[in-house]
Amino acid sequence: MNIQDQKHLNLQSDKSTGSLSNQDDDVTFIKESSVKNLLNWTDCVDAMESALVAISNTSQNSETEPFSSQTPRTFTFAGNKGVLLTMPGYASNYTLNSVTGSDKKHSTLSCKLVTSFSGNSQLNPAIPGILGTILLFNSDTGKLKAIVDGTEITAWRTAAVSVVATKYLYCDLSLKNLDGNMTGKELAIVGCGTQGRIHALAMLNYFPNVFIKVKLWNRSLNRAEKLKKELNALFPEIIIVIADSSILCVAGAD
Ligand SMILES: NC(=O)C1=CN([C@@H]2O[C@H](COP(=O)(O)OP(=O)(O)OC[C@H]3O[C@@H](n4cnc5c(N)ncnc54)[C@H](OP(=O)(O)O)[C@@H]3O)[C@@H](O)[C@H]2O)C=CC1
Ligand SMILES: O=C([O-])C1=[NH+]CCC1
Repeated sequence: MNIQDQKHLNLQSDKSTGSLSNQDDDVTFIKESSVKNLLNWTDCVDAMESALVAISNTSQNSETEPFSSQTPRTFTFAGNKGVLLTMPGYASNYTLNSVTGSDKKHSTLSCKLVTSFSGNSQLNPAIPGILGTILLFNSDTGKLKAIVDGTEITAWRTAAVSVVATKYLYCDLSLKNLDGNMTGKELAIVGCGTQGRIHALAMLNYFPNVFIKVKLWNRSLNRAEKLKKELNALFPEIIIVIADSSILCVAGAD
């Protein structure tokens, strides 16, 4: 957000938290570096689990049960350079294990704005192709409460949903019906861009001591090598290898 925008919203900077707040209107801006400091996999997966429960309830107006309302996203094309997506959503009566007093019910009214510009990877320095901003509203009055950088949240959210799916569709089955052993597993990551990287981090952080080996494949080798280096530093006990093809990458993986 530039200086003019800050003045327009009458925002004041709090250098210690990296947030900007409007004392009159109580609008908070949370920038990307602050978002990165706040995110952790336990809370993020927990939030996605609650969101999926709310989404799966078809009731549109319960006083007590979780439910959600989501209209289809809109696509506004910027010629052939990229696209702006709007993603409004409302989730009601959901609980979060990560918040003290976990039976407390929360409601969130928000709209995420996402841009997708494929040329961003060619910039010097490169920036992510997919950028996000989240507007959070007071769900009783509709008044804007916060503007949150949504790029990192979007990346984490996507991987966290994969973790929820893995937890219920793979781990539960594996423990109950298959070998009952959640160690010695092999993880395959096909594509080492933003999503490949964050999926590797999500799986390895959320399921500690489960994986002994990670196989990576990416169309261009340098991105696979970069991720291998990062994972080696973070998880020295896990064997990280680069596969010669996507087929070899998934062969034998769990
Ligand atoms: N980033 C996000 O937060 C989210 C992304 N998504 C979706 O996930 C997908 C990946 O996005 P993201 O990770 O951000 O993108 P990135 O640009 O960071 O990564 C793209 C990946 O796809 C590979 N790739 C692209 N074209 C080809 C091709 N023709 N053949 C083989 N590999 C190819 C790239 O390889 P190379 O390195 O060689 O170019 C790279 O591994 C997209 O469909 C996106 O819409 C969905 C939700 C959120
Ligand atoms: O759902 C989402 O946030 C996105 N889908 C494609 C790019 C970002």
